Amino acid sequence: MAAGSAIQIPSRLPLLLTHEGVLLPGSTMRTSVDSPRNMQLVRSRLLKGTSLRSTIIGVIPNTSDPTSDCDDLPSLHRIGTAALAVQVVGSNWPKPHYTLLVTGLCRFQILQLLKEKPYPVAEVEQLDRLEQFTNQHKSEEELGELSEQFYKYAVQILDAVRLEERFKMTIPLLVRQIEGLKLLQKTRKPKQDDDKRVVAIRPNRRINHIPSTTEDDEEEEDHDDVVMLEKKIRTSSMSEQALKVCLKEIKRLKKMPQSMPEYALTRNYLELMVELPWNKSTKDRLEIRAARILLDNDHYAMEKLKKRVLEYLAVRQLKNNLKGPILCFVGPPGVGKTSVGRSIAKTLGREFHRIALGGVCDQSDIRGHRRTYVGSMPGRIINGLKTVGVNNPVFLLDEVDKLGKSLQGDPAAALLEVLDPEQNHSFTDHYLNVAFDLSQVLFIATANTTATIPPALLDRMEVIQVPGYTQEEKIEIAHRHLIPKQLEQHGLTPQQIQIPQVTTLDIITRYTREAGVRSLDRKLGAICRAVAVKVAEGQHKETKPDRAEVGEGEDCKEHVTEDTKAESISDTADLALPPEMPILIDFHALKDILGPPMYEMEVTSSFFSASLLFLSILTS
Ligand SMILES: Nc1ncnc2c1ncn2[C@@H]1O[C@H](COP(=O)(O)OP(=O)(O)OP(=O)(O)O)[C@@H](O)[C@H]1O
Repeated sequence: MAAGSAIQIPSRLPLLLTHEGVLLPGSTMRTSVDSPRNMQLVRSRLLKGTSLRSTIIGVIPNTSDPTSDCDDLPSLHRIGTAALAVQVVGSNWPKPHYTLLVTGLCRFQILQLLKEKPYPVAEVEQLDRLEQFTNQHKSEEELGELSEQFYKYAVQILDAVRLEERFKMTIPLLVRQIEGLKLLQKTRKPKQDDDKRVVAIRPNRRINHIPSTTEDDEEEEDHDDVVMLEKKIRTSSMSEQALKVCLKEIKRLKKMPQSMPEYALTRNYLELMVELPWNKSTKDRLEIRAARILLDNDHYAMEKLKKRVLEYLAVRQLKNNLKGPILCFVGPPGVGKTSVGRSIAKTLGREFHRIALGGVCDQSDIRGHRRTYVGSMPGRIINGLKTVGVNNPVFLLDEVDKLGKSLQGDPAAALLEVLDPEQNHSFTDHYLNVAFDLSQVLFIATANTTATIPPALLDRMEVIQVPGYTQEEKIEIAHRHLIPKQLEQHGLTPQQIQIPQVTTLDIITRYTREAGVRSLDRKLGAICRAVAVKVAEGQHKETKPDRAEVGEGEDCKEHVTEDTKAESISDTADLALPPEMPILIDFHALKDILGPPMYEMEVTSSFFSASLLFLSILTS
């Protein structure tokens, strides 16, 4: 192609030999200059020259081995590209070199090499019209860039001076490039971040019934879960404010990649919001007469407490929406405060939930953590509501006198809001960050003493003292409630064990020293366990009478009946016959099972030491 163009390149050009790539007209290339010949060219021509002409150089692909860059000039490629040096960047590390940014102008052909050193200069003939590459349209030459990695092909494109020839060269390369891209697309696994795209594609796949991979199945399941969750949110009866927050969160969740830690947090939050009993409650079935019977059946004595509880329940029956006082049962351990709370729930037909407050010293325990905290959770109140699944349970705040205080805030202060009927209809847990109505919850508190209950909290409650029991009351409680309960728990029947009242009195006076009946209950449990062993052993022997010869057996029976039953409890391993039923628990048996009396011994020993002291005073 004859030059014949308006813009002419200089007829003499310094030549830059490149082996990194092939510069084509219209394209730009960054090349590293480190050979002595090229370095010299850059220094004396580009860095020193001041005219525009001096920035035009000839770039020739160096087809010889780049590593053998010796003094001799390699055989030069016939065709090169005249280029404009746009930028030169120099560096001394790791060795002195330049980085040159060049833009190809047009092809040229070497006519004659004019000089070889310090850098080659040649007389050239322009082959392309310069305008061809300076207009804004993408020229077909740029297609050659696609084949940057194919040095050989690029040189061939450079050599193809005629347009038709050039097209022939580039089209197969283009086809190859497209095939490669297609293959890449096929083999590329869908990234998790592409969730949105997957969501967009999925409906089509369902329609077309294209089988999906396991990974896709999992994603689909998750997607379905989110859809289900959204449905649950929309159909739940949560407050308007909560619904607004949840819809906003689910919108965020849909956009979030599952790998994000926030995804799980948001999902947990939404699941909790759906699970909470916003509008679900049990129907109160309150009948004072039935309540009285139930309370009497469950608890012996406690007349004052039962009377106040019945009054409270009666007012509730008459006035449905009672913003009444919070009852606080105060008394020594084991006097039945918790169990009365449970009975109240039973009489009302409500769910019962106990919140142990002993040792709680962080207000987040009551009010939850903000969701920005790692491992944040809702507080005990919201957790309790989630557990019972209704919004009107009986919450027993156990041991309010043992609330602590710490740098993490005062949990008693958080309880103030919970217990105040004027405020608790819009209780805001930090985790939920929306108000939850607690006005339907019936709160009952228990404490061992009022001395350590914060005054502000105490002021919101009505204190009912539960005194300790007398010995007679304890005996009655044991025989009416504790023993039947223990027998049932140990699989025993009254036909198998007999505990007379004197024995109960012995347990109360000699083995326990308490206002309540918890220790007594434990001792009765120990007796039942020992008897259970005997009964089980006896059953075994009944089915297997191996060495029980009649004469010997009678001896043994005599031994069992004549001697104390205690022996029948403690030392029956060598007995051939089962113990006689019911097994009577008398004082000897008691000693065998529970050991020597604790408090009698204490009295005896102190009496003994006091007598010794008295004697020593007398003799001195
Ligand atoms: N008057 C009673 N009638 C029947 N059982 C009773 C009575 N008083 C206590 N009990 C029984 O004693 C056991 C202990 O009672 P409970 O746990 O309610 O005591 P508490 O006063 O709540 O103790 P704490 O202050 O240690 O929590 C329970 O099994 C309960 O049924």
